[in-house]
Amino acid sequence: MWMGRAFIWVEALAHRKKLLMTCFHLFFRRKRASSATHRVEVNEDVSEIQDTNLYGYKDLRVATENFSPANKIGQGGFGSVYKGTLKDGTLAAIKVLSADSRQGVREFLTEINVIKDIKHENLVELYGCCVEGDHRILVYGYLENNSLAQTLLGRGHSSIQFNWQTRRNICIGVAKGLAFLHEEVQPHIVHRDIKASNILLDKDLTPKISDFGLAKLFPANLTHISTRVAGTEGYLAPEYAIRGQLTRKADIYSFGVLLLEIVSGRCNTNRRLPYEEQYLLEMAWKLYERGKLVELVDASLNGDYSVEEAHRYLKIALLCTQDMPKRRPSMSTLVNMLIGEIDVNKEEISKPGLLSDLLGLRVDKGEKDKASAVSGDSSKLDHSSFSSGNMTTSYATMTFNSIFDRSN
Ligand SMILES: Nc1ncnc2c1ncn2[C@@H]1O[C@H](COP(=O)(O)OP(=O)(O)OP(=O)(O)O)[C@@H](O)[C@H]1O
Repeated sequence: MWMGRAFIWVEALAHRKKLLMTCFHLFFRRKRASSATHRVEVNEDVSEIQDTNLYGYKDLRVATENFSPANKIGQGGFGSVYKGTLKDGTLAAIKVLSADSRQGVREFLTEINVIKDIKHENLVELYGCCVEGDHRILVYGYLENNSLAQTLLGRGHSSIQFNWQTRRNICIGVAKGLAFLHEEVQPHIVHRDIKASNILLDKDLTPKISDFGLAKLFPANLTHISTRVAGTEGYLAPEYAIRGQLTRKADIYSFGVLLLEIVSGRCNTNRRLPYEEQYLLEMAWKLYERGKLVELVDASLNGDYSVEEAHRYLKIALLCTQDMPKRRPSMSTLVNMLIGEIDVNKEEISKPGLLSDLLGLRVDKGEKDKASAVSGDSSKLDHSSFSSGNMTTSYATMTFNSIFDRSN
């Protein structure tokens, strides 16, 4: 009787897994511009580029020594990034939209239109672009110290020492950049892809938010906009991923995940770790409930940090990632919390919103063990295959339809 019930339970779980996987296959798709659509868009949209510094293709070819592989400094969804020296001797990062870019011409235009007129110490500077023939290239100020993903989270591939003071400055700098976008620029801008690989560091390790290809301009009279969901797994606010309803609070959720990464020195998801440690945000919440949040601080700091401050930063991260968007503080409030002008201890912190919880993708460890024992086959209920679905590249930007709302 017990065996029978357990068998039905396992079957039901397996069925639910199949259904959910089908949902992901149907709705979760990378936006991949085919060469054909790419060309049509190019011709239609170039006229939208106005008041922008235009570079000649030949000049950029000279600047990068014919786009020499030796000058290639990065590769993203948009295409290759080269270091180059412009005619006047200025160093630049030159991003070449590749023909099969999954991000495409729409994002090229968004990037230009969103940041061409804004300047802030914590935002990358767009010098201009090139739109000759089929070439679509963005030219930015060159930042010497790469991204947070490659340095702080790059598993020892960087010689930069991220002491506590540096981490603190990075958190405050990113918060100020976002507060500027959210609250000072008119119309407000929601970035939609705040993550470690989009935080670049200059020679003094000042952080600069980059990659505005997914950004949305947000007229002041709107409470939210319904849009196709885009962003990066691990940083996506659940309510946005599920309903496609975008507010500034989606960026604030991503910022909270980034804060956790900066303080702990690890990526938000690491499926090679023991089960309990794979998801940073979940782990933070469990430690918080046990009054041990400070255990999350990066051990490589060797205790050389203010415990009070690090603890505060972790609590701020939890405030940013709360389930109810309304409970997440605004970016200007967060800046004041980070610099210590607003007391965080008075704030009540509720459970973080986890996309996996909302979709019912997570199988509790106890349930998993029980099911494995019954079925004798742990792979059938493998947690990682539940939670990752067909999202194979955890840190790449994705554009996909939300699960229930397919409006644009
Ligand atoms: N202004 C810059 N200065 C110096 N290096 C840069 C600059 N912009 C980009 N890079 C380098 O190029 C890499 C790729 O950047 P890009 O924004 O194209 O992709 P990504 O953010 O890493 O990935 P995705 O496109 O999936 O979001 C960066 O990680 C960084 O190393």
